Amino acid sequence: MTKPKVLISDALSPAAVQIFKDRGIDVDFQPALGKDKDKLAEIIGNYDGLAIRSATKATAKILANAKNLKVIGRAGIGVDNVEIPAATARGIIVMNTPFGNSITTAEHAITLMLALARQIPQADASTQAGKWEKNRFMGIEITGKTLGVIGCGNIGAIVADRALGLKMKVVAFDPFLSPERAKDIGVEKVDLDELLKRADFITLHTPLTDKTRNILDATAINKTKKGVRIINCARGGLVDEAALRAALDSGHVAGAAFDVFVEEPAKENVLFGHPNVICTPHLGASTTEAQENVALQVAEQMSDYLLTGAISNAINFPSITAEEAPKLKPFIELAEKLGSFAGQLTESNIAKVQITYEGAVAEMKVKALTAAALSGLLRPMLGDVNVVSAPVVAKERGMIVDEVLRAAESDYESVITVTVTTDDMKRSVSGTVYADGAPRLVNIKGIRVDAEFGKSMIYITNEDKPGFIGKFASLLGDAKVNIATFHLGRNQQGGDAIALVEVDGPVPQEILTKVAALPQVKQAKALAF
Ligand SMILES: NC(=O)C1=CN([C@@H]2O[C@H](COP(=O)(O)OP(=O)(O)OC[C@H]3O[C@@H](n4cnc5c(N)ncnc54)[C@H](O)[C@@H]3O)[C@@H](O)[C@H]2O)C=CC1
Ligand SMILES: O=C(O)C(=O)COP(=O)(O)O
Repeated sequence: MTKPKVLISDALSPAAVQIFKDRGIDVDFQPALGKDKDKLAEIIGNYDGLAIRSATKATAKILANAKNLKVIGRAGIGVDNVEIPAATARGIIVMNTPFGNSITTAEHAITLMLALARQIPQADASTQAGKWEKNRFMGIEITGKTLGVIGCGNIGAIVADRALGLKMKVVAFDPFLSPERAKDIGVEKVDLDELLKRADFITLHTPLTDKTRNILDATAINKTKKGVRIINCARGGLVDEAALRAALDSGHVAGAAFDVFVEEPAKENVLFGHPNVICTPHLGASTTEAQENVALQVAEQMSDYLLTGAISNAINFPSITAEEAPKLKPFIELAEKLGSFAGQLTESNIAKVQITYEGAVAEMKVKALTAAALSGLLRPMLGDVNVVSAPVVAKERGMIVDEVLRAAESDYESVITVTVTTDDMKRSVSGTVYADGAPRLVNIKGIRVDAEFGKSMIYITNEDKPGFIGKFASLLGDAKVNIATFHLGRNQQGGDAIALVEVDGPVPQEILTKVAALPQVKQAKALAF
């Protein structure tokens, strides 16, 4: 295996460089490159992995050049700077480090809240300017005040915990927060209007999505208590900046502390210059500890994937541990080949695909196996589909995908069956993995076989009548097509039969036409694996 190559295009801790090197991966550390999108687009094709923070924008345009890219690792939490659908469509795994900087970011939110309450930056500037304005900076006490947390996930919950320690009351709006969890972390779960009405401070901790964009717009800000203070350490765009500025100007909002902005880097912003606004340049995650955490973690995760196939914290693929990866690998190959077998035989719209996992394989990560089966199935029809993109493509096409898990019902320890239902037929194909790790076909349309997946094969369905084999073999012999292996099966004497023949080299179309014209033959197809 050639050494994988990783590009670090953001200011990650150098700890990441060392991990990649120690794991035997070539690494280019270009911390400022993320800001130069043309240069990034020019060189991205050389790399198997890309490690980033928030300055690199992994857009569809850049990813179009990422011919070898297998993984994007975000040393941090938010992945809104990565076009996930574009990465998924190219089969690129996108992973983040969901916990490495959460404490640090929560601490930044608390810091900003306290700085707002006591106007620390303004008082500092005034004092150092020699003004000694003791009467100008009257603060407010935190104790007993209500903090409204919008988005109570990892960071929101840590913020709530610290705020409770400061003797605040915490109300939280988060539609996905269970009442049990709310009770556990000591917050009162409320709806957004209630939060807006009651909070003395509001802090945001949701990702930026279509639902959360402008969650604090002019209407929401109007519903807040007069004198509210707002902190945003999550994402620019959660608060309508112009509406907030207007509410600050009118005095309805007493202060705002922002770490993140609609446009970053924020060189200009409508909030800048207001006396009650405190800004930091997206420093939420910027502590030595957090940066070391996320850099080490992302480098390990990316190395694991590039070297062993283990996947953790991927946004667009199920997790696979380092122990699971080698066991799963032959079954991924089997699932993909079974899907491919069915896909190559299918000529009309697939309405439904059922994947049945029987025996030991049912205990494995079947989501990954299903993704592999779907990629095999769709590739003959759609070309550029892979394990990462296939589930999305299947969904987009309205295909029903069913997974069935059950105990072993046959002589094999593990069997995967792919059943495809099209508008006019239903077809099943089953396979297993032998002890040597090789995938085998064990059943086609209910007929038992025992065949390997050859590179080039002819699949024939015929009536079980004498004379077929001789005629078929001489047709191939006359055309100088060498038969490598030959497998036959039938459902009953004189009933439906199949032949699966591996040949050396591709199968010429005219041979297939002649085979299809033999009296007993119903169908003859060339298959390639
Ligand atoms: N300023 C900075 O440097 C940093 C910012 N962040 C940002 O902080 C945010 C939160 O991170 P985590 O807590 O780790 O994420 P998380 O996924 O643990 O929590 C997000 C919470 O938001 C909730 N949520 C989703 N949609 C919502 C909606 N419409 N209304 C209310 N709540 C909603 C979810 O249910 C979840 O509980 C992310 O956007 C992340 O990018 C994270 C790290 C550093
Ligand atoms: O982890 C996150 O979501 C962050 O926003 C941190 O961003 P950064 O890595 O400091 O550019």
